[in-house]
Amino acid sequence: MAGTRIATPNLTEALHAAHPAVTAAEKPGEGNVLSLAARCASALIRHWSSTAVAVTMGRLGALLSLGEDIPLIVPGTAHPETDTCGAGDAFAASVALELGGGALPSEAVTAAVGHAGAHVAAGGAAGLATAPTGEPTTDRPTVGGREHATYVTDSRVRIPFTTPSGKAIGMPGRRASWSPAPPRLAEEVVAATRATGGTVVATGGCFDILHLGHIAMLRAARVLGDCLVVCLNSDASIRRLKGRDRPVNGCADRRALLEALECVDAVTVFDEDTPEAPLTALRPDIWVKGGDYTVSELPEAHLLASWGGQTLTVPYVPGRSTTRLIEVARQDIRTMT
Ligand SMILES: Nc1ncnc2c1ncn2[C@@H]1O[C@H](COP(=O)(O)OP(=O)(O)OP(=O)(O)O)[C@@H](O)[C@H]1O
Ligand SMILES: O=P(O)(O)O[C@@H]1O[C@H]([C@H](O)CO)[C@@H](O)[C@H](O)[C@@H]1O
Repeated sequence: MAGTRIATPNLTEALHAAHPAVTAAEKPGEGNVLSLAARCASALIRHWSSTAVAVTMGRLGALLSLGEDIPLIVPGTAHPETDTCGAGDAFAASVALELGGGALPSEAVTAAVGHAGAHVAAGGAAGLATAPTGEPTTDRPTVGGREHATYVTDSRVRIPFTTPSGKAIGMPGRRASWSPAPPRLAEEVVAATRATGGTVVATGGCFDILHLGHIAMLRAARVLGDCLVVCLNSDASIRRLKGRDRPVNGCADRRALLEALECVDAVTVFDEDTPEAPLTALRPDIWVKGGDYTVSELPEAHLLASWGGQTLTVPYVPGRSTTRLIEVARQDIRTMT
């Protein structure tokens, strides 16, 4: 396999191939699957002399290892009981096509997870069946013979989301009214998650002006476990780290915006320059940062490892940063004056 750009075993194949380098006692479904996948991938890079290994894990997506750096996890999307036949082939073919088009391994794996997810969402191998006209079979719901503008589906029923006339049709069981849940303390969320044997995921940052990259990272982090706690830098901490003109948004606003996100279960604020204090207090199982970081820039990875925790990065959304938003805003002001 020497010279292979990216090998794409599923977790069972990776565990089998990495035996006995990876503890045989650990089987998928036991312990932290992501840690197991990372260990298998790292062992297989050496064993196969391949440049990278991407371990596919169904709805958990794929974990990409390039060797010693922090693994990249690209979460998949949960699909109800559908035919996943061919998803692995769709993933591997997509990786090959992306690499052939000049994509980086991280870009190729990110795109391939999306393509494999689309394959499953379309019904897997069964979804490839075509109508006599050669058109893909999609039994989209219709109203008066016309297709709905958009629809929400799950394995049980297709729920029209809006009609062609734009009338939104409510989802069965939707609550008549809505009220915001009060913010929860990080310690409480962690204790409740631990009490049910769940996996605690944490991330950290300044989150000064919330943007799409933040949302993508937070959502990707949340699906890796059973709760997500955000360690948020205080205003004084950000001023020391990013300059006296930062943050643009004060701590209360930054915290409230994060707490309003469905994927965030709790926020804890720290005043130091680095997140060691909240991490030591919470001892998360998984620490997640965006793909703009490498292992050398995350000293806290060693702290996580000290209690068996794992540090992962998730795909970076290009062109999104608070710094860029501030620069664009300043340019706009300059052009207006
Ligand atoms: N475009 C992005 N895609 C994915 N993750 C991101 C992106 N931008 C930031 N993150 C992640 O969000 C967290 C908070 O980062 P941060 O608040 O520094 O964002 P930022 O936009 O880079 O800010 P700044 O421009 O001030 O450095 C970090 O884990 C970081 O890796
Ligand atoms: O928003 P940022 O710049 O990603 O947040 C910083 O991340 C640092 C990183 O975790 C490496 O240690 C951290 O040290 C710093 O306190 C900010 O949270």
